Amino acid sequence: ICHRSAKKDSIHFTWSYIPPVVFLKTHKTGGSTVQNVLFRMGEKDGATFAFPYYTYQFSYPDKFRADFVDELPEGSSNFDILCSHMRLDIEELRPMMLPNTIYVTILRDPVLTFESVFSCYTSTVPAFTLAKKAAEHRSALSMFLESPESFWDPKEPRNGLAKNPMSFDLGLDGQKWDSWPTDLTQLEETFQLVMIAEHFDESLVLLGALLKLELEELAYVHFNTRSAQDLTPLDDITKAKIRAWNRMDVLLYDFFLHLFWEKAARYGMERLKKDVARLRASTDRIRQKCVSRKEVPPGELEDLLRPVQTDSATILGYHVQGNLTKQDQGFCMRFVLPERHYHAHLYFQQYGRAMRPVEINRYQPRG
Ligand SMILES: Nc1ncnc2c1ncn2[C@@H]1O[C@H](COP(=O)(O)OS(=O)(=O)O)[C@@H](OP(=O)(O)O)[C@H]1O
Repeated sequence: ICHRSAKKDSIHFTWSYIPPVVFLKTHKTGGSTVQNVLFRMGEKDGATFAFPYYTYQFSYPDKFRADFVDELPEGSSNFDILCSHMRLDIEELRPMMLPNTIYVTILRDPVLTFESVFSCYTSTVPAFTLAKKAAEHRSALSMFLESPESFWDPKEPRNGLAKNPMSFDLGLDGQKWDSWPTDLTQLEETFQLVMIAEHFDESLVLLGALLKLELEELAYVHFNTRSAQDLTPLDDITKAKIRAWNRMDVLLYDFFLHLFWEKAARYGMERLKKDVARLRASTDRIRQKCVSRKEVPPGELEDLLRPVQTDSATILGYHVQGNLTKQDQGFCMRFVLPERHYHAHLYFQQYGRAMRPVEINRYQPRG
């Protein structure tokens, strides 16, 4: 894996041979963990980020539009990295980026994704909220899955995540099957890499090869983990109901899982295995250096390191080791810095002003 060169710090090197990157951050799939790697990479390289005009996501759940993106900062000729939440519209997105841009996204087992989406957005997705009200003291998830159609109004824009959330984020219409094969082909042609959360380390190695990252740059901690009491254990019947309700996500995932192993085979399975082992060793080393405690509840975290909480789930964070050199402390803080805070930091660095607050009358799921 060859090294990226600095962009703005050096007049001798440009990173023109390294293509820009779009990471389509789907909900509750491990995307914040990938985003943190990209934030660190971009900050180090002096990359220009395509940030949302308002807040930290592109007017979600509206379909992406070019005018959702903030202006190019002075002195930049193009955006290098775009990795904030959006609902994809590739025709609108493509002209924002250079033609050689690498497109990457991540998918997760649809059953786990849906359980996490339900748990985190019970009070922001109306279909889930209705089910919770109806459930009273029973499990809101099983109430919902008994008759999802009775809680789900497809015309309500905030219900986008209530059915096939990954397909929704990728811009598909979960109701329309007539364009399905074409949609799938278009996604396959768009994304050079679709990472798979269940094979996260293998996915990261492939990402590193695409973006020419060093193994150390790929080290990570899990972001947005929920506390154990918020995880709903799922029996086989519940899993089957989730799969039936999210049929498009199931097919999407199966298709890209298959493609993922084809890509892995092209990389070389033995080589991949070796690189994953090296990645794990270096990640362990860096975690040991940086993290003194993991799975820290929000009440025990300083403001800067506290992830945004949702109304229905507790999101855990990290304590950073004490006694670090100044340089290591800077690295380690970024290594565990929650999405919203890192976003705000980079936005300020890029524009010299604070991120704009939420657009009035917008519906945005939190977290
Ligand atoms: N590396 C890695 N591998 C596998 N799974 C991971 C990883 N990192 C984070 N996670 C799990 O992903 C869930 C959070 O996803 P996101 O970061 O995309 O959430 S968000 O939409 O940005 O709020 C959240 O899942 P749940 O705990 O089930 O909610 C995280 O635990």
